[in-house]
Amino acid sequence: MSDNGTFPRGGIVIWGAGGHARETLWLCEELGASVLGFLDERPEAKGAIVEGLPILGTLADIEALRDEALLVCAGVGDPALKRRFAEETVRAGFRAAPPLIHPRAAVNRRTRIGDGSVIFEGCSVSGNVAIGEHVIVNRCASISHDAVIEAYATIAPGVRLAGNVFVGEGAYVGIGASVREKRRIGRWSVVGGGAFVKDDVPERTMAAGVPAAVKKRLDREEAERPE
Ligand SMILES: CC(=O)SCCNC(=O)CCNC(=O)[C@H](O)C(C)(C)COP(=O)(O)OP(=O)(O)OC[C@H]1O[C@@H](n2cnc3c(N)ncnc32)[C@H](O)[C@@H]1OP(=O)(O)O
Repeated sequence: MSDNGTFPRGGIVIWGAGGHARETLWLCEELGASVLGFLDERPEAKGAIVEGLPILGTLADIEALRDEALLVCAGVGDPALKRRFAEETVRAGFRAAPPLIHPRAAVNRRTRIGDGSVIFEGCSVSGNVAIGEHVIVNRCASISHDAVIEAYATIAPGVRLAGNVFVGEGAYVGIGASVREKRRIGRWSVVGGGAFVKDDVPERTMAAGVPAAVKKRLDREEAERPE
């Protein structure tokens, strides 16, 4: 949103055309923001219609829209893919959209949210929270006071972060997981769905279970993540 509370001029283009991209379209509709279409790297996808809107192709296919399109890289859930899309977006001279915050999300006005991030319906984001760029906070997640969520992280539906939790760059917190106060989820780590995190999770590590235990090291940022 701009400072005066209105959505800026220009249409939104959403990276991705799968389930999460369609949910992002829905979010834009709820905000009254116009969406021009989707981007998809698969050449065969270009021209297909998704929920009534076209797959426009890749960045090269929308060069003419450079000055009017605002891009949402968080149309995909995989943090590594989001980062790659964001880097390509900047390199190609496009701008990221301002944060998209669902009208039925409760977000404390003292919270800072970076461009390209999306906050879905039913979320509660408390005070003095810092959310970086291209972060997804999916439906009904609860983010308590003083949390820090770095760029490209994905917070799945129903996650609960207690106060002063740190979620590092590119981390993925799976559906319904809970993290106790002051714990740190390391950069590019994954927390399994339904986990209760009572101890810090190191960087590039997958932890799961109740209480969460380290399951494996993640040597690649590109580790497969759910859509
Ligand atoms: C709108 C939407 O749809 S948003 C999408 C929401 N979806 C999610 O959040 C999904 C979350 N994903 C998960 O929980 C996945 O299981 C992941 C990403 C944590 C792990 O996936 P993988 O890397 O394929 O894990 P893998 O199958 O190698 O499991 C490794 C070990 O962890 C265990 N494990 C995996 N996930 C979990 C979990 N959530 N809870 C407990 N144990 C788990 C496995 O049983 C296995 O244990 P073992 O070594 O004793 O056999």
